[in-house]
Amino acid sequence: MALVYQTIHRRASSLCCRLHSTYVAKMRYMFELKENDDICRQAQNSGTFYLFHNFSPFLQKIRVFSSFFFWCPEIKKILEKFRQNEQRIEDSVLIGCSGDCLAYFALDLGSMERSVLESGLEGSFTELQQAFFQLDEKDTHLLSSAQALLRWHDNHQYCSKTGQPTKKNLAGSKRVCHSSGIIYYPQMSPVVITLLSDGNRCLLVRQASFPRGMYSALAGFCDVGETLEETVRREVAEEVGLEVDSLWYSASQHWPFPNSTLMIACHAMVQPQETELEAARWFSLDEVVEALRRDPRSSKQEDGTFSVCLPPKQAIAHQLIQEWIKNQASRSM
Ligand SMILES: NC(=O)C1=CN([C@@H]2O[C@H](COP(=O)(O)OP(=O)(O)OC[C@H]3O[C@@H](n4cnc5c(N)ncnc54)[C@H](O)[C@@H]3O)[C@@H](O)[C@H]2O)C=CC1
Ligand SMILES: [Mg+2]
Repeated sequence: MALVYQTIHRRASSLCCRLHSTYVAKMRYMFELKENDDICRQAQNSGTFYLFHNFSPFLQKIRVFSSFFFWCPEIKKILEKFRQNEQRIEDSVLIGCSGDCLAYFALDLGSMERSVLESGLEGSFTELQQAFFQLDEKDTHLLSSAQALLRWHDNHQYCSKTGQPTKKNLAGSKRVCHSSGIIYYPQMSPVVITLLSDGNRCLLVRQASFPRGMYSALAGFCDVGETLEETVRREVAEEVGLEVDSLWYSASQHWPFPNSTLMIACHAMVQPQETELEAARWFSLDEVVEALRRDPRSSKQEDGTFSVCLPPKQAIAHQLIQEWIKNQASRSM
């Protein structure tokens, strides 16, 4: 069945993708879908759907978790089977599209009985946090942005000024309050995450919510009106009482836990430090290299204590630590 739908879809979208490079065509098509409900409705008919139940994605597990999507006619059949109105398809939100402009949507069936749905669909609705580190990169990205967008819609059903219901556009790229005309756009909170170095060592911190033994780079939410540089300087001062000499940007990442944040990763330098800190620990290159080799799931030692472990590769803190190791190695050459 999948092949038939793909063929129909290819004919419909081939014109849009033939005219431009794949990336440009894809982005322009996504923009059109967000702006035009009629085009978005057509895209839903030929598109694929990722199902959620109260923000838990529908996954299949063979050895590890993987995502699973349904074509529109399959979704219609599911809705019919469970006596739901076909119109529920319009509750879905646009989450991306393929290189040949096949649109992807996410639909939360939270109001339906979870176990009944699962037994009919041969998979399970699994908490994203539970599956996150087993999913491949594409699935992680797609499902975490889908979850963030579904959650945002769920939390913004009413206008905060008039108290009237807001209505989403078909793609779910905005919600409008028709009594005041206010348009709400999905938001995420910017967070800076900084790997601090004193030249020879890097500073890692623990949070109560981390697994035992886990240390990571220092993170903090941006305050209104701050630049990224100001946030880095303030957070370092607040959390470990040090003054930053210099800093530079590395990369960014969308992080879905516990709520949607944009993690902006930076390196920062402070003067060489003599004293130890209470809230954080300085780590030498050897210590960091050794901790990186350790599996966070088996950091418990025989005497019951936990050896130091570091965030897994999916967390941007991991990338900052890898970059620091590389910089240290090139400095010593
Ligand atoms: N992907 C990664 O590698 C890592 C991600 N993180 C994430 O970074 C985020 C921020 O780190 P924290 O040290 O907790 O930040 P933080 O140091 O700013 O402290 C959190 C506190 O900031 C306040 N706050 C200000 N604006 C907020 C907002 N928009 N949302 C929630 N709280 C706000 C609250 O009082 C909250 O208790 C966390 O959500 C955490 O999951 C943290 C470390 C590694
Ligand atoms: Mg913090």
